[in-house]
Amino acid sequence: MAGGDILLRTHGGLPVLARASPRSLRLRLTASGRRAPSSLAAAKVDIGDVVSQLRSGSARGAADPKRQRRVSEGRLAFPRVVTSRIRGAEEEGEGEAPQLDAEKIGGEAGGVDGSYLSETRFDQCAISELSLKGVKDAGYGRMTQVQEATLPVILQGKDVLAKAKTGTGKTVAFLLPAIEVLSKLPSSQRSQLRSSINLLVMCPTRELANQVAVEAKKLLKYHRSLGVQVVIGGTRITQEQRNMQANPCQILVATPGRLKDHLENTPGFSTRLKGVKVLVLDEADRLLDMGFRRDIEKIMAATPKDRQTLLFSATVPEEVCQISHVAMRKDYRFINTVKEGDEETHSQMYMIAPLDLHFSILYDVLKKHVADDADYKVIIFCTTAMVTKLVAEVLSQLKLNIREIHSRKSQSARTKVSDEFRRSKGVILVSSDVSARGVDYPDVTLVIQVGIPAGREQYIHRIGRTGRKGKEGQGLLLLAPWESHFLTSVKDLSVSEAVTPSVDSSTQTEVKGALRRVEMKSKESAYQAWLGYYNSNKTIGGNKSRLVTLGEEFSRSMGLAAPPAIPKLILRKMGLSKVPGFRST
Ligand SMILES: Nc1ncnc2c1ncn2[C@@H]1O[C@H](COP(=O)(O)OP(=O)(O)OP(=O)(O)O)[C@@H](O)[C@H]1O
Repeated sequence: MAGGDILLRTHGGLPVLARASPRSLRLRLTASGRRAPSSLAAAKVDIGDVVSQLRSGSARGAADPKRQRRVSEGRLAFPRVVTSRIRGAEEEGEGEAPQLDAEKIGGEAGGVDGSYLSETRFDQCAISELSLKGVKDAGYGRMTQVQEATLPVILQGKDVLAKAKTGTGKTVAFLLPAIEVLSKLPSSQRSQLRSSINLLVMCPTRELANQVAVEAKKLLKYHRSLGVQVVIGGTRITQEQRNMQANPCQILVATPGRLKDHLENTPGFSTRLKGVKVLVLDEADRLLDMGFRRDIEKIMAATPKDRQTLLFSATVPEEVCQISHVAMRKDYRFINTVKEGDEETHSQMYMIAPLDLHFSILYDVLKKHVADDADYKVIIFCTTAMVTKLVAEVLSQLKLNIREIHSRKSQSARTKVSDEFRRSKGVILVSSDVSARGVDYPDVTLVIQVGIPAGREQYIHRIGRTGRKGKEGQGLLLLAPWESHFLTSVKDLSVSEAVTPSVDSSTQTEVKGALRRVEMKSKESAYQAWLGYYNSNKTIGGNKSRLVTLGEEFSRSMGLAAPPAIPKLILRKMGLSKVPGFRST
């Protein structure tokens, strides 16, 4: 641990040791008596809280007595945790990372500690009056750290690869300077390029694309000559073609598949792309991973080579750094506002329990959370669309206020649920990974991930749906014992083990009843999807006979005595047709 850290060891929830340096404060709360995946199981605590505790000499650390009572009574599964932030950006290879000044924390606007904001106000920057007015109307006064760090570099015309924590304003960080670039295009060029696309933003999901367009509209409020359009899958392409023809906009926000469709099938579209001045890949690592890579390469090839390229994400794995050479000019800048060694996520817990208890545990945790926080707003991430549907149906049967979102829902249903969840409190959204990245739902109180996430990056993005803008949030990862190997990939993050609640028999009976009421069709689909997911997991899918046993375990968890039969074709597609133990139809 670094010399400037404060260490609060807890015993029965009470901090017993504190060490601090006035210049740099990083706080860790370690919970004694709990097994953790790393040698130092660390959960960050509200820096403002602890500073005042130390000043008053009371070391209240683990928060208010009412809350402690709830934890000890088992009514609250996790300690209250807030991530503190390091102020200032760190540019790779350039100087020392700016340190957090303890005197300046607390009481600032925005989050609990406000430290996701920088000291710099937008009106201190070289941006146009029109943009400034838009920024002001959007309610933004000071820049977030990533905005402060990237704005001048983007305005210089550099390509940028930026990494910043989830929920810290990356969208404005790329939109604002890009809009500035567009608004400064010489008028001769602008009229010449009237129908061309000058700013192209690519997003991995439809929800995110819509959200980026909404943010763009806010910033464009006074830029009367600039407009934004969205093209996403799941909507009628002909309608999009008509809209683009009737009112071609300079800014296009798109998902890769649909954009490629337009490139191949919409007359004049490829010519419009020749006008791209700025290309943004939001959630760049997701866009550049194998699923989207081909589409992205094709789209990039259709845009001019001398464009400015901006890649933004909360996670930038090594492979992305390598691929980014292809997308960007040689002198691109890597701007990283996540301090080296600092956790990339908000604090969180994990729970290991047998699969057949997962529904009961989930129900138990939710009941307690709902009772504890009248303004609860929960997202439950599941492994696949069909498992998501099943979990939503079971929890709805248990009379919880459930919404469901995944790729098998129509786009209009997805948009409706997404908009409703954004506005609401007192609701639980059961979701597949369509909500994992970028989607900005304010005030999410708890994120639960059930089953092994697709990878470390996906885990980080999912947990980033809570604790946004420096606010408070909780995270729980619920795994079966045979999934616990996943923890090694997140051992450097602040994940500590939560005590598995002992679920009482009445809860179990309620859950069994709910499972009985769910249609067989939903269970069959969930079983197939579950099998496909774990079959393609490197560690679990490698051993097929074990997969048979685990599949039996999963079907028992749905209340079935035996696993459902699977259509021959599907078994063949999964490469499981010769594996003894699977029944086919
Ligand atoms: N300067 C600012 N001051 C206050 N709020 C801001 C500022 N900039 C952006 N926001 C708000 O912060 C929230 C999070 O922003 P955004 O969704 O862009 O985060 P992000 O870093 O892209 O998150 P993710 O990694 O999950 O995609 C949004 O509600 C946005 O409106």
